[in-house]
Amino acid sequence: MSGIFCSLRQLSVTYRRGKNNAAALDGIDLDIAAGERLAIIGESGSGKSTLARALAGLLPEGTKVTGEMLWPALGHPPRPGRDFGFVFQDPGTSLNPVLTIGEQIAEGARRHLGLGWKRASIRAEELLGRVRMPQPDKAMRAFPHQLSGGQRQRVAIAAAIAARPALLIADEATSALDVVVQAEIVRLLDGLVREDGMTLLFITHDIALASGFVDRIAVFRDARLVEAGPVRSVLSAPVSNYTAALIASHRDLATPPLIEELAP
Ligand SMILES: Nc1ncnc2c1ncn2[C@@H]1O[C@H](COP(=O)(O)OP(=O)(O)OP(=O)(O)O)[C@@H](O)[C@H]1O
Repeated sequence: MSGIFCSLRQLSVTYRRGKNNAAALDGIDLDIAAGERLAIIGESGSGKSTLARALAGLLPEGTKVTGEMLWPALGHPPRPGRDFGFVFQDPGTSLNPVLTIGEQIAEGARRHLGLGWKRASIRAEELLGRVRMPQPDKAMRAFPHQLSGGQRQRVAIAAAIAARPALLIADEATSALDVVVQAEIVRLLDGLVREDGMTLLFITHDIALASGFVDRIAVFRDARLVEAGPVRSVLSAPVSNYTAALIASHRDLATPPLIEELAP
């Protein structure tokens, strides 16, 4: 898939029960290229998750949406589970506690790819291998509570990509993990989207973490898009003071590419 995956034109979103009826997203113009890894950066409440929900068609009923969302590469809005996969901060919200790991990954492949249970199970075990789950055959029979946080996140990623979606949305997917596991999950996501040519929306408040691997960064503040551009240009010449402050505040947390950019 090449070209523009999604075009947002003056996209505004206002929740029915929002704060003083203020927009959660206000006049967003943004193009997302097919196959790119785009980080959505911003502090809490800036509208990052609202953007993800708007793209995924998962806004609550009664939410006011104006502007346009176009899907040139797909030709239609993405269908949940089929055209996009979601990975959240807490895999507890996406994993079913009473289903085995194998059952929940196979379910996506069965429902969206039309595979029978047997073939879906084989695919589930392959996917556990792809997300580098230790002992995939044993993990197939485990329940979510028997796994560590990092392993649960690997399972959530395997379930999210089970139907070979074109778009993967990772919403603070590494925020609850310790730094070592965080780095492993980022590396894993990076590898998977490269191998499958997926478009990745990596939502995070951590500009340093995202800068280590994405192609472009879009910075949000108070419902508005402050700036968007390739990682190198945003880091070396941010157009907004807000982004400059954000970069400076992460100086000591910076990953190597960011340190390289900030070096005098
Ligand atoms: N379902 C909802 N109903 C009403 N207001 C909402 C709803 N979801 C989010 N909001 C409000 O919309 C604004 C943007 O929220 P959003 O969750 O998109 O921000 P965010 O940048 O993802 O924050 P966080 O990093 O904390 O998840 C906030 O003011 C929030 O309180």
